[in-house]
Amino acid sequence: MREVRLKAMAKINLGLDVVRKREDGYHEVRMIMQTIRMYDQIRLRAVSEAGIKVRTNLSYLPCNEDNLVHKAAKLLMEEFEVREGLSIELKKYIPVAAGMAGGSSDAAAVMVGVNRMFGLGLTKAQLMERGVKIGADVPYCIMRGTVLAEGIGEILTPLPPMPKCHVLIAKPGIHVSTKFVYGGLHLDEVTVHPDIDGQAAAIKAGDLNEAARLMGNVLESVTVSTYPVIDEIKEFMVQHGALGAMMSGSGPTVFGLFEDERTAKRAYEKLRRGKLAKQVFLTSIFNIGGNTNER
Ligand SMILES: C[C@](O)(CO)[C@H](O)COP(=O)(O)OP(=O)(O)OC[C@H]1O[C@@H](n2ccc(N)nc2=O)[C@H](O)[C@@H]1O
Ligand SMILES: Nc1ncnc2c1ncn2[C@@H]1O[C@H](COP(=O)(O)OP(=O)(O)OP(=O)(O)O)[C@@H](O)[C@H]1O
Repeated sequence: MREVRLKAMAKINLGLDVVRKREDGYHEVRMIMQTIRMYDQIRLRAVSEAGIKVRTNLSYLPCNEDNLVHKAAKLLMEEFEVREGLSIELKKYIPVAAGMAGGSSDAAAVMVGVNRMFGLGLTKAQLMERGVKIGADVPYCIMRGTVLAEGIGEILTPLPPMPKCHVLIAKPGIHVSTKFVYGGLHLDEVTVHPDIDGQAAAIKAGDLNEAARLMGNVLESVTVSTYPVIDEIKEFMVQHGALGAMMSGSGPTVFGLFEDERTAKRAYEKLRRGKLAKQVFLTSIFNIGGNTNER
């Protein structure tokens, strides 16, 4: 196979709890992850000249080994001593440094693509084992769907698909690094933890309202005090009919879940015209045929 095209899909965290800090500095989490209909496009081509070349439509992203797609390809190509070269074309649409796992999903898609292109024969579980070396979200981005994630995010239990709903996404014009957010978390000061098991039970029961009511993210305790705009966007979404609104991952992106499409569209139009968010999207959760792996 000389060419593979892939979709690297974004995620939101429907619930995010941090259980404890580990000795290596990473945090043990309990999260419910959800793929949404928003993706980067990736084209892989096998070339005769050795090495990995990356091109992207965003001039400020690195094209060298710092790009997660480069890291992902290198990891597998070195292990399997692939002699050919690889050209990676990356079209980014997922907001960068947004808490939507854009880079992790790109890396996940490249691992799937390299495995397929060079016939490496790795199973999904074997790809996921390797993916965690690139980032805690990468194994989930390989699995996709509605998933309970534990450990540092790599211990994954698929859940039944989240009930269908519309997802309003708003990213304020600020940049927050994941490392900064986890580093600023004082677990002893966190008094309210989201009920992750309750949310998983609501999803299993197909109860969208209850799943939305139980949304919560302990990492907001770090970001909201520095960036009150995150709370303002949440409030806006709830006032405009969201069943629930929350920061995704380490933020700063906020998302709201809507049952009714017209209500979601009205909130989208108004948010787009306002000044709270720099990037606004209206999309939906991605669960065709359950926890699909279509790429
Ligand atoms: C916030 C989330 O996106 C929620 O899904 C993830 O927990 C973060 O996943 P990620 O961006 O793939 O994380 P990595 O690239 O592995 O780690 C970035 C930094 O976040 C911190 N980190 C990440 C994951 C985790 N369970 N505990 C941590 O403390 C570490 O300081 C690490 O240096
Ligand atoms: N392919 C890539 N796409 C986006 N960012 C990348 C990529 N490769 C490297 N990076 C770097 O990684 C940083 C974080 O990017 P990313 O968009 O994955 O963050 P994120 O959405 O907060 O991730 P997460 O939700 O997993 O914490 C960026 O600032 C960027 O410099």
